[in-house]
Amino acid sequence: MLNPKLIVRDLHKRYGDHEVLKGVSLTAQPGDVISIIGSSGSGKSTFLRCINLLERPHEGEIIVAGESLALRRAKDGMLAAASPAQLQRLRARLAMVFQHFNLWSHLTVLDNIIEAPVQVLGVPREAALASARRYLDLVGLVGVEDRYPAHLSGGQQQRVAIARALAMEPEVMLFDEPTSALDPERVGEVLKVMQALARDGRTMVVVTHEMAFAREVSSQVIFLHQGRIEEQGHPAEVLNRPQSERLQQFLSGRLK
Ligand SMILES: Nc1ncnc2c1ncn2[C@@H]1O[C@H](COP(=O)(O)OP(=O)(O)OP(=O)(O)O)[C@@H](O)[C@H]1O
Repeated sequence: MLNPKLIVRDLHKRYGDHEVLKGVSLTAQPGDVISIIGSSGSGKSTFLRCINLLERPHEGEIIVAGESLALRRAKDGMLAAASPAQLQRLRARLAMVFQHFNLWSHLTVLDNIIEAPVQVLGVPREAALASARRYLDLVGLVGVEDRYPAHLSGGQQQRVAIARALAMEPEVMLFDEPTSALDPERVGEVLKVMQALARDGRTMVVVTHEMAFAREVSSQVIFLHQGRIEEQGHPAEVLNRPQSERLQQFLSGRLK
């Protein structure tokens, strides 16, 4: 039995009186690609953002590569990282790719990629530059090293963001609707890179509306509905033989 890269147990999250996550769990084995699907407002992004504490959950446990995070209860009742250093380390081990890329506009492509490895992980600049070039090659972007994000297409920016996440050498990559902000003709180039990462054995958790990606690339699909897992399993089961009426409605486009 392999050691899971990520275990999330029983996450709960509220905004005011609105309970957005009602006990959501997942286990990612090495090389797993977990697609999280569900209608708008079902809690997908909140779940992903609670895993790396971009949002603070009210309850739950997060275990990364066998190490359980020692979370402390903050005064507002939510769980928080024990220290800024723990939070930084967590974000490096669970590198995230955002819907809107979130590149630093004042930094070149190369500097975007090496910033965190140099500043957070303490990687020597020359070594970080060499790795950055390798990751740029991997996402098919050789030749744009010295450009600024504004001079790249959305698809190129997202591939830089993926290279930036890879440069942290994370245990797990988290993707929050990585193609939703792209022009339709740019979606394929990003999905292709993600597919290559999956083939390479990277462990990934992906919030997505791309059903073809979920079907063809994932090892596991989780269908969230109103903050609960309604169905989960292999894509052939979940997407081809949905059990619940809600999932059937969602897949047929009747539940948005
Ligand atoms: N910062 C916040 N403050 C208050 N409510 C929030 C906040 N963030 C999210 N919510 C609410 O939590 C619920 C879940 O939102 P979330 O963004 O996780 O859903 P989602 O499944 O990712 O939706 P979508 O597919 O539209 O992105 C929604 O009802 C949303 O309005």
